[in-house]
Amino acid sequence: GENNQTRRWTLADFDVGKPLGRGKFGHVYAAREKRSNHVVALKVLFKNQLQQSQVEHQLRREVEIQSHLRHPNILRLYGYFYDQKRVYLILEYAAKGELYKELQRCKYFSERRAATYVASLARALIYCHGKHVIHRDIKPENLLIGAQGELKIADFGWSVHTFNRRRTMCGTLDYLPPEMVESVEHDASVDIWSLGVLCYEFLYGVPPFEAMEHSDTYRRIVQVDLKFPPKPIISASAKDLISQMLVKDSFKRLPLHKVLEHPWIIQNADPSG
Ligand SMILES: Nc1ncnc2c1ncn2[C@@H]1O[C@H](COP(=O)(O)OP(=O)(O)OP(=O)(O)O)[C@@H](O)[C@H]1O
Ligand SMILES: O=C(O)c1cc(-c2cccc(F)c2)nc2ccccc12
Ligand SMILES: [Mg+2]
Repeated sequence: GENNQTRRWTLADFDVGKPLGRGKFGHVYAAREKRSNHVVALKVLFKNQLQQSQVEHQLRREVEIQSHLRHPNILRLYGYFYDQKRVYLILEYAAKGELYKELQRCKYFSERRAATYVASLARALIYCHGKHVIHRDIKPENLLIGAQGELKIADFGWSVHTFNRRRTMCGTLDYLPPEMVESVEHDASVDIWSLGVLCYEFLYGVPPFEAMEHSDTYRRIVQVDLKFPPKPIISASAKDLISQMLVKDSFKRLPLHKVLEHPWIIQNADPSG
């Protein structure tokens, strides 16, 4: 069929179904594209809210990036269109919803499940870095689960160039590496740090530098105050991998391809991802 990118979509192309969730700028609905019967997620963003928050240009750039990424662990953006009041993004439908809800339900994941997710994320990030795309915003809220249980990075926070985006708003600091909270220049190795934070949270159910106050989280991050609780009991191999990713000097963090070769990943990750 014709290339999805070039065709001009309209709302009439879809049967809109149940709401899947609420985002900051609008709702996301399940929808079926009429000609292909293909189920998608239709993300509806209100123009006036985008303008008020001055994110219109960021959204355009991120849509441009996202529509060119093709990887099994990155949520596809098939296209977009807009009318008088709204912008609509046509997204791959992630049938099993949000990873963070699954993590809350299970409290924490088994080492096999955690390693499988970490390996999928490492492969997706290697793919992105190969295209000079840095994510900068890897956290459970931005991870969705596909119909076969596979992980999908689902966030428009991509950036081609490194830039310091302060998390002054309510956004959590938990996943930010030292160079970002200290707002110095940062590069692809920020994603290695975030992957280390995620690996810890998959295994323990809480992020490593969590604290009551922002100022305490900030201090724990810049000091790399990494402690492993006695429970749940986690293998030394898992702790070794986490300790090699949560390193203050960004140049000394374990490169993503080495993450995939780490014994804990080799012994625990499901190869199918
Ligand atoms: N492709 C999808 N498939 C299934 N559910 C989705 C999909 N996209 C979003 N959702 C659901 O809708 C909710 C809101 O979507 P999303 O998080 O993308 O909005 P947002 O928070 O405004 O965007 P962002 O996180 O980029 O700021 C998600 O938490 C999720 O439950
Ligand atoms: O009226 C517009 O031309 C418009 C277009 C887009 C837009 C165009 C392509 C991709 C994308 F993600 C967004 N975003 C907007 C946000 C606020 C107000 C107006 C607009
Ligand atoms: Mg969201």
